[in-house]
Amino acid sequence: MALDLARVTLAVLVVVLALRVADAVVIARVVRATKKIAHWARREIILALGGAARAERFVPVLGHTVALFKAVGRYPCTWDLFATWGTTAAPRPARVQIFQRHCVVVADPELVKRVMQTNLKNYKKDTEFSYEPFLEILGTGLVTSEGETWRAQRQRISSALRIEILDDIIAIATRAVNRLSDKLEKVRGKGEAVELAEEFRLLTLQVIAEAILSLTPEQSDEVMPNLYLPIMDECNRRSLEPWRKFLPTREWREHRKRVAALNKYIVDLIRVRWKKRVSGETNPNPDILDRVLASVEMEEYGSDVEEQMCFEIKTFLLAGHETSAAMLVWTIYELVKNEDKMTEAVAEANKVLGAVKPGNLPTRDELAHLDYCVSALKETLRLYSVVPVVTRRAVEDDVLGGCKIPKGTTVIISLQGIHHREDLWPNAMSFEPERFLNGKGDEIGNYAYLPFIQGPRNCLGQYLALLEARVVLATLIRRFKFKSASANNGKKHTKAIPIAPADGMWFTVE
Ligand code: HEM
Repeated sequence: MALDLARVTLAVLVVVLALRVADAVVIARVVRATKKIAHWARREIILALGGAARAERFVPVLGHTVALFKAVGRYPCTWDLFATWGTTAAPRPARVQIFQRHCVVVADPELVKRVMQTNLKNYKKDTEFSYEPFLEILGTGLVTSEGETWRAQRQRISSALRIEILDDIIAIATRAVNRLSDKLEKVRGKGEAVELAEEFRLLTLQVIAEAILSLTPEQSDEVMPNLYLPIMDECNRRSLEPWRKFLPTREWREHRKRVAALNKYIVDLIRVRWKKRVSGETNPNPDILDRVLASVEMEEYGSDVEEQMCFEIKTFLLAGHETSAAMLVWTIYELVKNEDKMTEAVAEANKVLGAVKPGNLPTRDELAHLDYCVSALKETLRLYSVVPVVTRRAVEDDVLGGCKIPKGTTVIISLQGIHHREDLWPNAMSFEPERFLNGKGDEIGNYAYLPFIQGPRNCLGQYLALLEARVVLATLIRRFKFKSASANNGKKHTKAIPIAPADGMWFTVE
């Protein structure tokens, strides 16, 4: 009897305790939800009264979500809508609501300067909003990290990207464009069309993979199309179909396997290099990985460093190839369309590269004379804005263009909007490389030219990208005459970033 009583008492105690715990969990959830609602309401009120006008096409409850969804896969596409909303409201921000997220769109140099430089500490990358589908690649790499992790890695990698590696890029890009030229030679004069967007995608991957990891083109062509590119395709699909991440389909399993295989491939490469470093073996031709590892202390090396380096390498592969490929393909497209500008670019390429002794590589100083070609590349980055928007999140209240921006607001910076503003760029929609001749047009600090953004978080690969691209462009246009082979060549992709051609870019070569 006494035993039964003890059992019953224990059972009652367990039930009471369980109810208490459940209560505590429920209360914690309710508190969290209430806080969220309070923050949401605060943002709503401050934004409504704070001076920023609401962008057109708002509907109650869903805000601008419907307009944005309708724009997917059409013209004007999502990026065009942001540009219109931002420029219509400029110099003030435009208020936009995506699902329940409060956003403002800005397309004004002064406001961008505040977000990216003068009040930088108040704005963090909005990783959850912009980069979530790509986190398996980017992880805590440079593009997505913040605070001390970012600062330490940025310093480490910037010093690895110094002048010497840029000299190597000339050789690497020359080898890559010579391989592409051999391919083009086979179809010269035969009327057979080549898809140049894909060719540039492979070329820029080979260049970045050789620069970072010394991969040969064969290694690159094996690993990248089998592992890296399908991973990227799946990540891109997940940005528009987020449920793909949770559905355990065959594609989902294959994606997981590929991510694991790519990580293993990269970590194995890092380990081999580290072993060489520990044994005192030095690479006479150090690549970016060697240079970064050289700054790692012996006692610092471990699985954390390996994981971080793996993210940095994947970040570089991602950040460094599609953007450069898009810049190249749109530049060739525009030059083919504008015969007089092509003539000017070819004449310059002949003059500069023709003066290089046969068998020698051009130096960086010699390549600096490709002013027209570089201006054409810069103008492409303005006109096509291959990265059309970047986003940030306000971590404290701020004022932008006289409008109150509450903490927690997503700031969508429409680079395309700024690049297409007639008051900043007269004849904005026409391709005019002359805007950038003699170092004009991209003055740092005026925040009107932002393909690589400006401020402390600007693109770390911009010099590498422009150097690689000028070698490729000048070599190709002096050797081949390109002719457009598809009426769809000028159509821009409406979904993915960077902005690439919608149906490829087809040319015949003579
Ligand atoms: C035409 C080519 C390129 C364009 C238009 C471009 C554009 C950009 C833009 C707009 C950002 C800022 C992203 C943001 O703030 O959310 C960025 C950041 C970055 N880019 Fe590029 N990029 C190009 C090429 C490259 C290349 C070749 C590399 C590497 C070799 C590279 C590495 C990076 C890195 C590491 C960051 C992050 C910097 C940081 O947050 O500290 N990019 N790029």
